[in-house]
Amino acid sequence: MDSISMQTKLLSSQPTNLPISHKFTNLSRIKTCAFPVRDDCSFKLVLHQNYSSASHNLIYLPQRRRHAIATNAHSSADTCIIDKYDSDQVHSITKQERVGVLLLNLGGPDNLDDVQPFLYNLFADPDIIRLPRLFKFLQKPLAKLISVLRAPKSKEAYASIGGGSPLLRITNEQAEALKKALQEKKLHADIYVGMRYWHPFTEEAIDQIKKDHITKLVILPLYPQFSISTSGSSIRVLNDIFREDGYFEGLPISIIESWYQRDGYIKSMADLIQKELLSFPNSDEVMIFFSAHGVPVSYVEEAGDPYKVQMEDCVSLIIHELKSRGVKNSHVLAYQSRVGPVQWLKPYTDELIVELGQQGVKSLLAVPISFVSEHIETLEEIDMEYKELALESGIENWGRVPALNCTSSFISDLASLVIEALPTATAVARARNNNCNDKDELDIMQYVVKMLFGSVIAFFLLFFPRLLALFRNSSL
Ligand SMILES: C=CC1=C(C)c2cc3[nH]c(cc4nc(cc5[nH]c(cc1n2)c(C)c5CCC(=O)O)C(CCC(=O)O)=C4C)c(C)c3C=C
Ligand SMILES: [Fe+2]
Repeated sequence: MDSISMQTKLLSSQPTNLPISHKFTNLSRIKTCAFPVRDDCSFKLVLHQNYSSASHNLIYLPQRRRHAIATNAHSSADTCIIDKYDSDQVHSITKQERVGVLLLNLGGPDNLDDVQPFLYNLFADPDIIRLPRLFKFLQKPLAKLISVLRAPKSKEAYASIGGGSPLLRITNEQAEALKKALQEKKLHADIYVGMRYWHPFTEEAIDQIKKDHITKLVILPLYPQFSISTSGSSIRVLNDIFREDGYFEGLPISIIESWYQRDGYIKSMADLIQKELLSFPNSDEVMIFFSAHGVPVSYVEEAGDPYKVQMEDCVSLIIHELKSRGVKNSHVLAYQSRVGPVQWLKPYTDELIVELGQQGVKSLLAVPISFVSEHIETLEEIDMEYKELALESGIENWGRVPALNCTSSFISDLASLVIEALPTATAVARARNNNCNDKDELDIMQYVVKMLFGSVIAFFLLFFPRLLALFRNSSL
């Protein structure tokens, strides 16, 4: 049986009535329809190891084939698996094409004046504050309100790490290092950085890609695990651009949605952990404390975000790698940086630190796991807030694994990932706008009902200060 028909068989043998989050457990995935678009939109891209809120066309593969997926390719109209990394293919690409790699990231304020407008952009994102359709028109006023309320606390945090986010500087360094690593692997590519909430915005990167006449594009989010709130949000923005802009019609594009299970990433993380453990006086007794950025529980349980499953899988792959090197320390996974009044993924990092201190744990090594560069949540939240909390809670030895930043084994693996993605780049067909526009569905009655409900909600938000205080004081 060839691999395509084997996949099709696997697909048809999967239960279809499970919630998406259940279907994803312990499975590696490839699918072709990248975007959370409606079935009637004629839009197709090839993606790797991924998820989207459109649940059709999913191909499931058994766990043991996980690494084969990332390294090889057969393709048909609907599926594409990479079968081998062919350096001749890279050669022919360098001669005939102009390859672009778009790195997606969150972005951060360059200085303290940028903090409130940056927060506004973040909270105005419907993938960050997910309002029911009926209340969508409240998105911007709410974003304004929350960003103004939150800005003083955020400014204080950014002030404590030098007055701005280091994210753009580090992402630019990663882009430069990736370009060099690709050159070493005989691929010349132009690298672009597209931030979601601050300069250079994704839209700016896309303008540059057009000016440079890129003929093949690989899209690589700098988040190892997929979440609706991170990679998902940036991909949605791109989806909107691709749908509207004729330049992208027919342009071969490959989107890599998540890549946490790659050997190069897992081994690089294990190297950093192993090295940091040695800085403790009693390295065998240190508990490895993985701390991931949280998301609201509703993302996972209602919207089918695979983030939690991928995070748990990622941690077990790193632990497996450490064990194979004889490192047998105990470990935990917790979630940090919650915002607002809703339930977030548990256990919460701050609560677990206190609990472990009470249980008599004496040495903790914090491992930031959801992001590959230093940022406010490593430099301020972990290094300052959580360290202080740990020491107050009876932890005597505290350490933190640095972010991967430009670690050469990691960057080299990202370069391989880009090269492996090239054969899967597929032309984009433009959507038929007539079926995809939500505005068409509004009628005047719906509008009146929305305004009424919206006013009631706005009233509650404005006149219940405790609700707003939760945004102002929560731990991010
Ligand atoms: C995988 C990483 C991240 C997830 C998931 C994520 C979800 C998420 N974040 C917020 C709210 C805020 N995030 C903020 C900054 C921020 N968040 C991430 C990563 C993830 N966010 C990064 C890399 C950064 C930027 C850090 C920097 O160095 O500038 C902020 C602003 C910071 C502040 O102190 O206020 C907010 C707010 C939500 C609500 C969310 C999921 C719904
Ligand atoms: Fe965040």
